[in-house]
Amino acid sequence: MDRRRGLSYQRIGIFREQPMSGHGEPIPMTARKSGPLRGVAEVPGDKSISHRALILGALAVGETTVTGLLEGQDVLDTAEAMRAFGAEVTRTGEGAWSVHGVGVGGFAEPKQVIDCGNSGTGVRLIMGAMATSPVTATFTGDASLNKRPMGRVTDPLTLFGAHAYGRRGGRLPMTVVGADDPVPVRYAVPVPSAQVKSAVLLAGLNAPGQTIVIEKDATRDHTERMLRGFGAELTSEDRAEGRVITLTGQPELRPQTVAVPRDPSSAAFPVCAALIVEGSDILVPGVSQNPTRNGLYTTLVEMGADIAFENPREEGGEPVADLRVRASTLKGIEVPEERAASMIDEYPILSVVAAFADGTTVMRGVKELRVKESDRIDAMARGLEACGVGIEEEEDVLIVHGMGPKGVPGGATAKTRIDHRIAMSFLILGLAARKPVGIDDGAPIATSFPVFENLMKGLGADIGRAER
Ligand SMILES: O=C(O)C1=C[C@@H](OP(=O)(O)O)[C@@H](O)[C@H](O)C1
Ligand SMILES: C=C(OP(=O)(O)O)C(=O)O
Repeated sequence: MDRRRGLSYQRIGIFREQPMSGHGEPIPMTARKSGPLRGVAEVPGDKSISHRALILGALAVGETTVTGLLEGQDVLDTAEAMRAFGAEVTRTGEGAWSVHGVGVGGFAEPKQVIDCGNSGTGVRLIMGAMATSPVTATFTGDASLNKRPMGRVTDPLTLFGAHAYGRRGGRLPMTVVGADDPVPVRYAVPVPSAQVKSAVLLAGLNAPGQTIVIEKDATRDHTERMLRGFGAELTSEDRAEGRVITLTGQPELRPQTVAVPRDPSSAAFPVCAALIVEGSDILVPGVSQNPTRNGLYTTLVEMGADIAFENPREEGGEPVADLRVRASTLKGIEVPEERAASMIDEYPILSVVAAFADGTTVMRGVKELRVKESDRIDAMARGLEACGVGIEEEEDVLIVHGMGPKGVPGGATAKTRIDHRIAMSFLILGLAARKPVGIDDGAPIATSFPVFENLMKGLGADIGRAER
Protein backbone atom coordinates (compact mmCIF):
# COMPACT_ATOMS: atom_id res chain seq x y z
CA MET A 1 0.00 0.00 0.00
CA ASP A 2 1.33 3.44 -0.91
CA ARG A 3 1.18 5.19 2.47
CA ARG A 4 2.06 8.60 1.10
CA ARG A 5 -0.74 8.49 -1.42
CA GLY A 6 -3.17 7.20 1.21
CA LEU A 7 -2.28 10.12 3.49
CA SER A 8 -2.65 12.74 0.79
CA TYR A 9 -6.07 11.36 -0.15
CA GLN A 10 -7.07 11.66 3.47
CA ARG A 11 -5.75 15.20 3.63
CA ILE A 12 -7.91 16.32 0.73
CA GLY A 13 -10.78 14.60 2.46
CA ILE A 14 -11.84 12.47 -0.46
CA PHE A 15 -10.45 9.02 0.10
CA ARG A 16 -10.75 8.29 3.79
CA GLU A 17 -10.06 4.67 4.58
CA GLN A 18 -13.01 3.18 2.72
CA PRO A 19 -13.49 -0.54 3.01
CA MET A 20 -13.04 -2.05 -0.45
CA SER A 21 -16.02 -4.09 -1.55
CA GLY A 22 -15.37 -7.77 -2.04
CA HIS A 23 -17.02 -11.10 -2.60
CA GLY A 24 -16.61 -12.70 0.83
CA GLU A 25 -14.90 -16.02 1.27
CA PRO A 26 -13.55 -17.68 -1.91
CA ILE A 27 -15.70 -20.56 -3.14
CA PRO A 28 -13.49 -23.26 -4.71
CA MET A 29 -15.44 -25.33 -7.24
CA THR A 30 -14.84 -28.38 -9.41
CA ALA A 31 -16.39 -29.60 -12.66
CA ARG A 32 -16.18 -33.21 -13.83
CA LYS A 33 -16.78 -35.01 -17.09
CA SER A 34 -20.55 -35.20 -17.45
CA GLY A 35 -23.11 -37.27 -19.30
CA PRO A 36 -25.24 -35.66 -22.01
CA LEU A 37 -26.76 -32.29 -21.02
CA ARG A 38 -30.50 -32.22 -21.53
CA GLY A 39 -33.36 -29.83 -20.83
CA VAL A 40 -34.28 -26.17 -20.96
CA ALA A 41 -31.82 -23.51 -19.78
CA GLU A 42 -33.65 -20.32 -18.82
CA VAL A 43 -30.79 -17.86 -18.44
CA PRO A 44 -31.31 -14.58 -16.56
CA GLY A 45 -31.91 -11.11 -17.96
CA ASP A 46 -29.35 -9.18 -19.94
CA LYS A 47 -26.80 -7.43 -17.72
CA SER A 48 -26.16 -4.48 -20.06
CA ILE A 49 -29.88 -3.79 -20.50
CA SER A 50 -30.57 -4.21 -16.76
CA HIS A 51 -28.03 -1.51 -15.80
CA ARG A 52 -29.45 0.84 -18.42
CA ALA A 53 -33.08 0.24 -17.39
CA LEU A 54 -32.26 1.32 -13.81
CA ILE A 55 -30.20 4.34 -14.86
CA LEU A 56 -32.66 5.64 -17.47
CA GLY A 57 -35.54 4.89 -15.10
CA ALA A 58 -33.79 7.08 -12.53
CA LEU A 59 -33.45 9.87 -15.12
CA ALA A 60 -37.10 9.75 -16.26
CA VAL A 61 -39.93 11.65 -14.61
CA GLY A 62 -42.35 9.17 -13.00
CA GLU A 63 -42.40 5.38 -12.52
CA THR A 64 -40.53 2.97 -14.76
CA THR A 65 -41.27 -0.71 -14.24
CA VAL A 66 -38.79 -3.40 -15.21
CA THR A 67 -39.40 -7.13 -15.60
CA GLY A 68 -36.75 -9.80 -16.11
CA LEU A 69 -34.08 -7.63 -14.45
CA LEU A 70 -30.85 -9.50 -13.82
CA GLU A 71 -30.52 -9.71 -10.05
CA GLY A 72 -26.76 -10.20 -10.15
CA GLN A 73 -24.51 -8.23 -7.84
CA ASP A 74 -23.34 -5.85 -10.60
CA VAL A 75 -26.90 -4.71 -11.26
CA LEU A 76 -27.85 -4.64 -7.56
CA ASP A 77 -24.92 -2.25 -7.03
CA THR A 78 -26.29 0.01 -9.77
CA ALA A 79 -29.74 -0.08 -8.11
CA GLU A 80 -28.15 1.02 -4.84
CA ALA A 81 -26.26 3.80 -6.63
CA MET A 82 -29.46 5.12 -8.21
CA ARG A 83 -30.98 5.31 -4.71
CA ALA A 84 -27.96 7.29 -3.55
CA PHE A 85 -28.59 9.79 -6.37
CA GLY A 86 -32.19 10.27 -5.21
CA ALA A 87 -34.27 7.78 -7.23
CA GLU A 88 -36.69 5.47 -5.45
CA VAL A 89 -35.80 1.94 -6.52
CA THR A 90 -37.93 -0.95 -5.24
CA ARG A 91 -37.99 -4.68 -5.87
CA THR A 92 -41.61 -5.70 -6.33
CA GLY A 93 -41.16 -9.39 -7.21
CA GLU A 94 -38.70 -11.82 -8.80
CA GLY A 95 -36.89 -9.77 -11.45
CA ALA A 96 -39.62 -7.11 -11.12
CA TRP A 97 -38.50 -3.63 -10.15
CA SER A 98 -39.96 -0.15 -9.95
CA VAL A 99 -37.94 3.04 -10.36
CA HIS A 100 -39.33 6.47 -9.53
CA GLY A 101 -36.99 8.77 -11.45
CA VAL A 102 -35.87 12.29 -10.62
CA GLY A 103 -35.66 13.59 -14.21
CA VAL A 104 -32.68 14.58 -16.37
CA GLY A 105 -30.49 16.94 -14.31
CA GLY A 106 -32.36 16.00 -11.12
CA PHE A 107 -29.75 13.81 -9.42
CA ALA A 108 -29.17 14.59 -5.72
CA GLU A 109 -25.64 14.57 -4.32
CA PRO A 110 -24.91 11.17 -2.76
CA LYS A 111 -24.14 11.25 0.95
CA GLN A 112 -21.85 8.25 0.76
CA VAL A 113 -19.21 6.74 -1.52
CA ILE A 114 -20.75 4.89 -4.49
CA ASP A 115 -19.47 1.32 -4.45
CA CYS A 116 -19.90 -0.27 -7.88
CA GLY A 117 -18.39 -3.59 -6.75
CA ASN A 118 -17.06 -5.52 -9.75
CA SER A 119 -18.92 -3.60 -12.45
CA GLY A 120 -17.19 -1.59 -15.15
CA THR A 121 -20.53 -0.94 -16.83
CA GLY A 122 -22.09 0.31 -13.59
CA VAL A 123 -19.37 2.75 -12.64
CA ARG A 124 -18.72 4.10 -16.13
CA LEU A 125 -22.36 4.66 -17.05
CA ILE A 126 -23.18 6.24 -13.70
CA MET A 127 -20.19 8.59 -13.96
CA GLY A 128 -21.56 9.68 -17.34
CA ALA A 129 -25.10 10.07 -16.02
CA MET A 130 -24.03 12.39 -13.16
CA ALA A 131 -21.22 14.32 -14.90
CA THR A 132 -23.42 17.10 -16.27
CA SER A 133 -25.37 17.70 -13.04
CA PRO A 134 -24.18 20.04 -10.26
CA VAL A 135 -23.32 17.19 -7.86
CA THR A 136 -20.09 15.56 -6.71
CA ALA A 137 -19.69 11.82 -6.15
CA THR A 138 -16.86 9.51 -5.16
CA PHE A 139 -16.77 6.04 -6.74
CA THR A 140 -15.00 2.88 -5.69
CA GLY A 141 -15.15 -0.85 -6.40
CA ASP A 142 -13.57 -4.17 -5.57
CA ALA A 143 -9.91 -5.07 -6.12
CA SER A 144 -10.62 -5.91 -9.77
CA LEU A 145 -12.59 -2.77 -10.65
CA ASN A 146 -10.10 -0.51 -8.87
CA LYS A 147 -7.40 -1.69 -11.33
CA ARG A 148 -9.42 -0.88 -14.46
CA PRO A 149 -8.89 2.29 -16.53
CA MET A 150 -11.40 5.08 -15.94
CA GLY A 151 -9.58 7.79 -17.94
CA ARG A 152 -11.31 6.50 -21.09
CA VAL A 153 -14.56 7.77 -19.54
CA THR A 154 -13.40 10.77 -17.51
CA ASP A 155 -11.45 12.23 -20.49
CA PRO A 156 -14.62 12.87 -22.53
CA LEU A 157 -16.57 13.85 -19.39
CA THR A 158 -14.16 16.71 -18.73
CA LEU A 159 -15.03 18.07 -22.21
CA PHE A 160 -18.57 18.62 -20.88
CA GLY A 161 -17.08 20.67 -18.01
CA ALA A 162 -16.89 17.93 -15.36
CA HIS A 163 -13.72 17.28 -13.30
CA ALA A 164 -12.35 13.95 -12.12
CA TYR A 165 -9.79 13.25 -9.40
CA GLY A 166 -8.64 9.70 -8.99
CA ARG A 167 -5.62 7.53 -8.33
CA ARG A 168 -2.74 7.75 -10.75
CA GLY A 169 -3.42 6.13 -14.11
CA GLY A 170 -7.08 7.15 -13.84
CA ARG A 171 -7.99 4.43 -11.35
CA LEU A 172 -10.72 4.24 -8.69
CA PRO A 173 -11.39 5.44 -6.05
CA MET A 174 -12.24 8.56 -7.98
CA THR A 175 -14.28 11.69 -7.38
CA VAL A 176 -16.26 13.25 -10.21
CA VAL A 177 -17.38 16.85 -9.88
CA GLY A 178 -20.33 17.38 -12.21
CA ALA A 179 -20.38 20.42 -14.53
CA ASP A 180 -22.41 23.42 -13.35
CA ASP A 181 -22.91 24.69 -16.91
CA PRO A 182 -22.35 21.70 -19.20
CA VAL A 183 -21.61 22.18 -22.88
CA PRO A 184 -22.41 19.57 -25.53
CA VAL A 185 -19.58 17.51 -26.97
CA ARG A 186 -18.53 15.90 -30.26
CA TYR A 187 -16.42 12.87 -29.39
CA ALA A 188 -14.83 10.11 -31.46
CA VAL A 189 -14.44 7.14 -29.10
CA PRO A 190 -10.78 6.03 -29.36
CA VAL A 191 -11.37 2.43 -28.19
CA PRO A 192 -14.24 0.15 -29.19
CA SER A 193 -16.28 0.52 -26.00
CA ALA A 194 -20.02 0.67 -25.45
CA GLN A 195 -19.33 1.83 -21.91
CA VAL A 196 -17.46 4.92 -23.10
CA LYS A 197 -20.04 5.64 -25.80
CA SER A 198 -22.85 5.25 -23.26
CA ALA A 199 -21.16 7.43 -20.65
CA VAL A 200 -20.84 10.24 -23.21
CA LEU A 201 -24.47 9.86 -24.34
CA LEU A 202 -25.76 9.83 -20.76
CA ALA A 203 -23.72 12.95 -19.99
CA GLY A 204 -25.09 14.53 -23.17
CA LEU A 205 -28.61 14.14 -21.77
CA ASN A 206 -28.16 17.15 -19.50
CA ALA A 207 -26.09 19.30 -21.89
CA PRO A 208 -27.95 21.82 -24.04
CA GLY A 209 -27.80 21.23 -27.82
CA GLN A 210 -26.49 18.18 -29.65
CA THR A 211 -23.95 15.73 -28.32
CA ILE A 212 -22.35 13.65 -31.06
CA VAL A 213 -20.52 10.36 -30.52
CA ILE A 214 -18.61 8.66 -33.32
CA GLU A 215 -17.52 5.05 -33.07
CA LYS A 216 -15.30 3.42 -35.67
CA ASP A 217 -16.48 -0.08 -34.79
CA ALA A 218 -20.14 -0.35 -33.83
CA THR A 219 -20.49 -1.63 -30.25
CA ARG A 220 -23.62 -2.81 -28.42
CA ASP A 221 -26.41 -0.32 -29.04
CA HIS A 222 -28.67 -0.83 -26.01
CA THR A 223 -28.17 2.74 -24.78
CA GLU A 224 -29.27 4.19 -28.10
CA ARG A 225 -32.29 1.87 -28.34
CA MET A 226 -33.36 2.59 -24.79
CA LEU A 227 -32.82 6.35 -24.98
CA ARG A 228 -35.17 6.42 -27.97
CA GLY A 229 -37.63 4.24 -26.07
CA PHE A 230 -37.61 6.75 -23.18
CA GLY A 231 -38.42 9.54 -25.65
CA ALA A 232 -35.01 11.13 -26.34
CA GLU A 233 -34.28 12.44 -29.82
CA LEU A 234 -31.40 10.31 -31.08
CA THR A 235 -30.21 9.42 -34.56
CA SER A 236 -27.60 6.85 -35.55
CA GLU A 237 -26.05 6.80 -39.03
CA ASP A 238 -23.35 4.59 -40.53
CA ARG A 239 -20.92 6.89 -42.41
CA ALA A 240 -17.36 6.57 -43.76
CA GLU A 241 -15.92 7.67 -40.39
CA GLY A 242 -18.01 5.08 -38.56
CA ARG A 243 -21.29 5.13 -36.67
CA VAL A 244 -22.35 8.70 -35.91
CA ILE A 245 -24.81 9.05 -33.03
CA THR A 246 -26.48 12.40 -32.41
CA LEU A 247 -28.42 13.08 -29.22
CA THR A 248 -30.44 16.21 -28.54
CA GLY A 249 -29.85 17.25 -24.94
CA GLN A 250 -32.23 18.10 -22.11
CA PRO A 251 -35.20 15.95 -23.11
CA GLU A 252 -37.86 15.03 -20.60
CA LEU A 253 -37.52 11.27 -20.44
CA ARG A 254 -40.87 9.45 -20.24
CA PRO A 255 -41.00 6.46 -17.88
CA GLN A 256 -41.26 3.08 -19.57
CA THR A 257 -42.18 -0.53 -19.01
CA VAL A 258 -38.96 -2.40 -19.79
CA ALA A 259 -39.01 -6.17 -20.43
CA VAL A 260 -35.36 -7.28 -20.26
CA PRO A 261 -34.54 -10.09 -22.73
CA ARG A 262 -32.28 -12.98 -21.68
CA ASP A 263 -28.55 -12.37 -21.77
CA PRO A 264 -26.70 -13.81 -24.80
CA SER A 265 -23.43 -13.55 -22.86
CA SER A 266 -24.82 -15.78 -20.08
CA ALA A 267 -26.54 -18.09 -22.59
CA ALA A 268 -23.08 -18.65 -24.08
CA PHE A 269 -22.14 -20.92 -21.14
CA PRO A 270 -24.88 -23.57 -21.42
CA VAL A 271 -24.75 -23.30 -25.24
CA CYS A 272 -21.00 -23.97 -25.36
CA ALA A 273 -21.28 -26.69 -22.72
CA ALA A 274 -23.89 -28.50 -24.84
CA LEU A 275 -21.64 -28.27 -27.90
CA ILE A 276 -18.66 -29.96 -26.20
CA VAL A 277 -20.39 -32.50 -23.91
CA GLU A 278 -21.07 -35.60 -25.98
CA GLY A 279 -24.71 -36.45 -26.70
CA SER A 280 -26.10 -33.12 -25.38
CA ASP A 281 -29.32 -31.57 -26.69
CA ILE A 282 -30.65 -28.47 -24.93
CA LEU A 283 -33.00 -25.55 -25.52
CA VAL A 284 -32.06 -22.01 -24.45
CA PRO A 285 -35.17 -19.90 -24.98
CA GLY A 286 -35.58 -16.16 -25.57
CA VAL A 287 -31.94 -15.21 -26.09
CA SER A 288 -31.25 -11.74 -27.48
CA GLN A 289 -29.91 -11.89 -31.03
CA ASN A 290 -29.13 -8.18 -31.28
CA PRO A 291 -26.51 -8.03 -34.08
CA THR A 292 -24.21 -5.93 -31.87
CA ARG A 293 -24.14 -8.88 -29.41
CA ASN A 294 -24.37 -12.11 -31.42
CA GLY A 295 -20.82 -12.52 -32.77
CA LEU A 296 -20.22 -15.67 -30.72
CA TYR A 297 -23.20 -17.43 -32.29
CA THR A 298 -22.04 -16.57 -35.83
CA THR A 299 -18.58 -17.87 -34.91
CA LEU A 300 -19.89 -21.13 -33.43
CA VAL A 301 -21.95 -21.82 -36.56
CA GLU A 302 -18.82 -21.23 -38.69
CA MET A 303 -17.02 -23.77 -36.50
CA GLY A 304 -19.69 -26.34 -37.35
CA ALA A 305 -21.97 -25.97 -34.31
CA ASP A 306 -25.42 -27.50 -34.55
CA ILE A 307 -27.53 -24.56 -33.36
CA ALA A 308 -31.06 -23.92 -34.61
CA PHE A 309 -32.37 -20.38 -34.13
CA GLU A 310 -36.04 -21.17 -33.60
CA ASN A 311 -39.05 -18.89 -33.30
CA PRO A 312 -37.31 -15.57 -34.03
CA ARG A 313 -39.32 -12.64 -32.65
CA GLU A 314 -39.02 -9.29 -30.91
CA GLU A 315 -39.11 -8.98 -27.11
CA GLY A 316 -38.50 -5.79 -25.13
CA GLY A 317 -37.38 -4.00 -28.32
CA GLU A 318 -34.67 -6.61 -29.03
CA PRO A 319 -34.65 -9.46 -31.58
CA VAL A 320 -34.68 -12.80 -29.72
CA ALA A 321 -34.73 -16.50 -30.67
CA ASP A 322 -34.93 -19.89 -28.94
CA LEU A 323 -31.65 -21.73 -29.39
CA ARG A 324 -31.73 -25.52 -29.84
CA VAL A 325 -28.18 -26.75 -29.35
CA ARG A 326 -26.81 -30.24 -29.95
CA ALA A 327 -23.30 -31.59 -29.28
CA SER A 328 -21.18 -31.03 -32.38
CA THR A 329 -17.92 -31.86 -34.05
CA LEU A 330 -16.17 -28.50 -34.35
CA LYS A 331 -13.29 -27.17 -36.40
CA GLY A 332 -10.89 -24.32 -35.61
CA ILE A 333 -11.38 -21.05 -37.52
CA GLU A 334 -10.02 -17.49 -37.85
CA VAL A 335 -12.41 -15.15 -36.04
CA PRO A 336 -12.46 -11.89 -38.01
CA GLU A 337 -11.14 -8.89 -36.11
CA GLU A 338 -14.14 -6.75 -36.99
CA ARG A 339 -16.39 -9.19 -35.12
CA ALA A 340 -14.62 -8.57 -31.80
CA ALA A 341 -16.95 -5.86 -30.48
CA SER A 342 -20.02 -8.05 -30.97
CA MET A 343 -18.60 -10.90 -28.87
CA ILE A 344 -16.10 -9.19 -26.59
CA ASP A 345 -17.25 -10.96 -23.40
CA GLU A 346 -17.46 -14.34 -25.12
CA TYR A 347 -13.78 -14.89 -26.00
CA PRO A 348 -13.04 -16.75 -22.75
CA ILE A 349 -15.77 -19.35 -23.39
CA LEU A 350 -14.94 -19.42 -27.12
CA SER A 351 -11.35 -20.32 -26.23
CA VAL A 352 -12.71 -23.29 -24.24
CA VAL A 353 -14.79 -24.47 -27.20
CA ALA A 354 -11.75 -23.94 -29.45
CA ALA A 355 -9.74 -26.29 -27.21
CA PHE A 356 -12.13 -29.13 -28.16
CA ALA A 357 -12.21 -28.25 -31.89
CA ASP A 358 -10.13 -29.91 -34.56
CA GLY A 359 -7.45 -27.44 -35.72
CA THR A 360 -6.42 -23.98 -34.67
CA THR A 361 -8.66 -21.04 -33.72
CA VAL A 362 -7.16 -17.58 -34.15
CA MET A 363 -8.75 -14.66 -32.31
CA ARG A 364 -7.41 -11.27 -33.41
CA GLY A 365 -8.22 -7.75 -32.30
CA VAL A 366 -8.84 -8.86 -28.72
CA LYS A 367 -6.60 -6.54 -26.68
CA GLU A 368 -9.61 -4.99 -24.91
CA LEU A 369 -9.78 -8.33 -23.05
CA ARG A 370 -6.69 -7.24 -21.13
CA VAL A 371 -8.63 -4.50 -19.29
CA LYS A 372 -11.72 -6.43 -18.25
CA GLU A 373 -12.30 -7.84 -14.74
CA SER A 374 -8.93 -9.53 -15.30
CA ASP A 375 -6.47 -9.73 -18.17
CA ARG A 376 -8.64 -12.35 -19.83
CA ILE A 377 -6.08 -13.32 -22.48
CA ASP A 378 -3.54 -14.12 -19.79
CA ALA A 379 -6.09 -15.77 -17.49
CA MET A 380 -7.38 -18.09 -20.24
CA ALA A 381 -3.92 -18.80 -21.66
CA ARG A 382 -2.46 -19.84 -18.30
CA GLY A 383 -5.49 -21.95 -17.31
CA LEU A 384 -5.77 -23.68 -20.69
CA GLU A 385 -2.04 -24.45 -20.72
CA ALA A 386 -2.37 -25.98 -17.25
CA CYS A 387 -5.17 -28.17 -18.67
CA GLY A 388 -2.87 -29.40 -21.47
CA VAL A 389 -3.99 -27.12 -24.31
CA GLY A 390 -1.49 -25.45 -26.69
CA ILE A 391 -1.78 -21.64 -26.65
CA GLU A 392 -0.05 -18.77 -28.40
CA GLU A 393 -0.57 -15.21 -27.31
CA GLU A 394 0.33 -11.70 -28.46
CA GLU A 395 -0.82 -8.36 -27.11
CA ASP A 396 -3.88 -8.37 -29.42
CA VAL A 397 -4.16 -12.06 -30.37
CA LEU A 398 -5.09 -15.36 -28.74
CA ILE A 399 -4.48 -18.62 -30.59
CA VAL A 400 -5.83 -21.96 -29.33
CA HIS A 401 -4.57 -25.22 -30.80
CA GLY A 402 -7.61 -27.46 -30.61
CA MET A 403 -7.17 -31.01 -29.34
CA GLY A 404 -9.87 -32.47 -31.64
CA PRO A 405 -10.67 -36.16 -31.14
CA LYS A 406 -7.72 -36.53 -28.68
CA GLY A 407 -9.74 -34.45 -26.18
CA VAL A 408 -8.58 -32.02 -23.49
CA PRO A 409 -6.63 -33.56 -20.58
CA GLY A 410 -7.86 -31.14 -17.83
CA GLY A 411 -6.72 -32.04 -14.30
CA ALA A 412 -5.76 -28.51 -13.15
CA THR A 413 -7.14 -25.70 -11.01
CA ALA A 414 -7.51 -22.35 -12.75
CA LYS A 415 -7.15 -19.00 -11.02
CA THR A 416 -10.27 -16.94 -11.61
CA ARG A 417 -8.82 -13.51 -10.66
CA ILE A 418 -12.16 -12.02 -9.44
CA ASP A 419 -13.53 -12.61 -12.94
CA HIS A 420 -16.91 -14.30 -13.37
CA ARG A 421 -16.37 -15.18 -17.03
CA ILE A 422 -13.05 -16.90 -16.32
CA ALA A 423 -14.67 -18.85 -13.47
CA MET A 424 -17.59 -20.08 -15.60
CA SER A 425 -15.40 -20.83 -18.63
CA PHE A 426 -13.13 -23.24 -16.72
CA LEU A 427 -16.10 -24.99 -15.09
CA ILE A 428 -17.54 -25.61 -18.58
CA LEU A 429 -14.13 -26.93 -19.70
CA GLY A 430 -14.23 -29.43 -16.82
CA LEU A 431 -17.55 -30.90 -18.03
CA ALA A 432 -15.88 -32.30 -21.14
CA ALA A 433 -12.20 -32.68 -20.14
CA ARG A 434 -10.78 -36.11 -19.28
CA LYS A 435 -9.85 -35.16 -15.70
CA PRO A 436 -11.74 -32.75 -13.35
CA VAL A 437 -11.05 -29.04 -13.61
CA GLY A 438 -11.12 -26.83 -10.52
CA ILE A 439 -11.38 -23.09 -10.01
CA ASP A 440 -9.99 -21.36 -6.95
CA ASP A 441 -13.00 -19.08 -6.54
CA GLY A 442 -16.49 -19.27 -7.98
CA ALA A 443 -17.86 -16.37 -5.89
CA PRO A 444 -17.57 -13.78 -8.73
CA ILE A 445 -20.10 -15.79 -10.77
CA ALA A 446 -22.81 -14.08 -8.69
CA THR A 447 -22.00 -10.73 -10.34
CA SER A 448 -23.60 -11.72 -13.66
CA PHE A 449 -25.14 -15.22 -13.42
CA PRO A 450 -26.20 -15.98 -9.85
CA VAL A 451 -28.15 -19.12 -10.85
CA PHE A 452 -25.31 -20.56 -12.98
CA GLU A 453 -24.50 -23.52 -10.71
CA ASN A 454 -28.11 -24.69 -10.28
CA LEU A 455 -28.98 -24.09 -13.93
CA MET A 456 -26.03 -26.15 -15.11
CA LYS A 457 -26.74 -28.92 -12.58
CA GLY A 458 -30.35 -28.95 -13.80
CA LEU A 459 -29.04 -29.82 -17.28
CA GLY A 460 -27.00 -32.68 -15.82
CA ALA A 461 -23.64 -30.95 -15.34
CA ASP A 462 -21.40 -32.38 -12.63
CA ILE A 463 -20.37 -29.14 -10.94
CA GLY A 464 -19.75 -28.91 -7.21
CA ARG A 465 -18.36 -26.68 -4.52
CA ALA A 466 -14.97 -27.49 -2.98
CA GLU A 467 -12.82 -30.50 -3.78
CA ARG A 468 -14.58 -33.83 -3.54
O1 LIG B 1 -21.86 -1.41 -22.20
C1 LIG B 1 -21.94 -2.53 -21.67
O2 LIG B 1 -22.96 -2.91 -21.08
C2 LIG B 1 -20.77 -3.43 -21.76
C3 LIG B 1 -19.76 -3.13 -22.63
C4 LIG B 1 -18.55 -3.95 -22.79
O3 LIG B 1 -17.47 -3.27 -22.17
P1 LIG B 1 -16.58 -2.17 -22.95
O4 LIG B 1 -17.42 -1.00 -23.20
O5 LIG B 1 -15.47 -1.87 -21.99
O6 LIG B 1 -16.10 -2.87 -24.19
C5 LIG B 1 -18.69 -5.32 -22.15
O7 LIG B 1 -17.43 -5.92 -22.02
C6 LIG B 1 -19.38 -5.25 -20.80
O8 LIG B 1 -19.56 -6.52 -20.27
C7 LIG B 1 -20.74 -4.62 -20.91
C1 LIG C 1 -16.63 -6.99 -18.87
C2 LIG C 1 -17.73 -7.29 -18.22
O1 LIG C 1 -18.44 -6.46 -17.40
P1 LIG C 1 -18.10 -5.04 -16.82
O2 LIG C 1 -17.19 -4.31 -17.77
O3 LIG C 1 -19.42 -4.37 -16.63
O4 LIG C 1 -17.41 -5.25 -15.48
C3 LIG C 1 -18.34 -8.63 -18.38
O5 LIG C 1 -19.45 -8.83 -17.87
O6 LIG C 1 -17.75 -9.53 -19.00
